[in-house]
Amino acid sequence: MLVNIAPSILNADFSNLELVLKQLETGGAKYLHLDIMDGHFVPNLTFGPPVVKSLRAKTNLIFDVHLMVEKPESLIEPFIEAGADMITIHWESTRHPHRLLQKIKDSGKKAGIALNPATLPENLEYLLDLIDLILIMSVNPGFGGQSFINNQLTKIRKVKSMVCKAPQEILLGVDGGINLQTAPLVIEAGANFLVTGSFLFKGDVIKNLKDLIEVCQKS
Ligand SMILES: O=C(CO)[C@H](O)[C@H](O)COP(=O)(O)O
Repeated sequence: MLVNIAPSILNADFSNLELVLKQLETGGAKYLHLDIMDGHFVPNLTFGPPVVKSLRAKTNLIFDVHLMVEKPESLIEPFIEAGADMITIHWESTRHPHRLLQKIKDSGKKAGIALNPATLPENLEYLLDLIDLILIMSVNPGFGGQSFINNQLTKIRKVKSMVCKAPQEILLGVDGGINLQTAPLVIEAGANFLVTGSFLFKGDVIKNLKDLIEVCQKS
């Protein structure tokens, strides 16, 4: 099974993101996971469309924008204009997930939906035809460096059986606490899209990414 790795820059050195992009490219990344936090949906703040636009000018990595915001409807267009290739909304952040996924798809971009640790996967049943990525949050969203919540392995297995029945390809993502120990566990449960942040940015980024890719290939 091909396993994709989407490095999150949440724990990167923000004073030198151009270098970070180069390190990730050298390490073999294809995706860049961009955590957008508004201080309301989650208790942390990150960055907005202008930063994404600046990064877009420096790399061809696939931009995977993860909206951890209230009122995501107001930010879909700005992030598409800034260069997002994929936009993931949170199921818990809107009364109208179907409408927002449809809006992302109508813009020609890949649409993702994220589930907080306590959210049931059954909520996705009537959205599946609009989804390119399901992102299981294996930590409570808002901060890097948290420990993987083990009971999310059960949810990954449930979602795996749902995506197998879908006519289109749906990536099964996991976000939070992914490292050399947890990656094999989530892959065994069915995940094929791993978001990872603090593991990569402790020490040698290029080596850490290469090590993770190798572990994923062997799993
Ligand atoms: O969405 C996120 C936090 O809300 C991050 O993408 C996630 O936590 C990755 O960081 P780490 O690998 O350090 O857990």
